[in-house]
Amino acid sequence: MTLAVVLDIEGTVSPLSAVHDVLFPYARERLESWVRQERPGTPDVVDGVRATLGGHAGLDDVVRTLLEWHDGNAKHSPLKTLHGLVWERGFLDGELSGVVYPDVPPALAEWRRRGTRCWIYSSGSVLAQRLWFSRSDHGDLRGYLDGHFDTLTGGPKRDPLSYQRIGRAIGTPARDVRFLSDSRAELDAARTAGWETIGVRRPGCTTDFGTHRAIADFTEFGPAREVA
Ligand SMILES: CSCCC(=O)C(=O)COP(=O)(O)O
Ligand SMILES: [Mg+2]
Repeated sequence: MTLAVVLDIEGTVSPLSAVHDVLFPYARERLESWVRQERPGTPDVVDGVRATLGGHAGLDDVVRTLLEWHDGNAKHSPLKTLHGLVWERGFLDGELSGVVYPDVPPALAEWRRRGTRCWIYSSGSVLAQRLWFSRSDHGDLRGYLDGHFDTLTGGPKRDPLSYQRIGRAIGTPARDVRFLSDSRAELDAARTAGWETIGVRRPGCTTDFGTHRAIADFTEFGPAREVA
């Protein structure tokens, strides 16, 4: 039997602060000028926001909406797409880098060694995820990953249908998928889809995981014991 592991990023693989205190301010500072200058990729983002606002909203309304979404930590796909586009420059210039907890790379390596497949499912765009893992503080980790899902390719993270969709895409029966996240709502949705769920309680995490099993870090999710 080949098990599959699906990992959330923020609060699970990586500290919340690395996203909220570094990536988000970087994007906030550049978001408006990026859209107004019609930098690459922005027409699709603007169309995506207009689809929400209804038809012919002006650019001022689009920018204001994106800033409101950003400030409210909304997970809407057009905003997350724009984040990825803005961050790309920072990663390529070496201003930004991915941050992962130190227990993560050894776990990824062990799963890879055993043939356990591993996917990432984050609200961050697939582009942002690839940048994050390719330029991490533990080196290029992409070789340990089988692929990525975001809210465009997977769907909203609190919707059980998203987990069913991802399960079909990775070709793994629900009972064989292990999902690790710091979010109770995400774990509930994954469980509804039949996945086995594991809450990850990193330092500062106050989530009530309810009946979901909880671990402090990936050393407690022993690949040797649980992911054959
Ligand atoms: C490094 S990818 C960007 C992270 C991000 O934008 C985000 O919203 C994190 O969401 P997650 O689903 O990983 O909690
Ligand atoms: Mg999270």
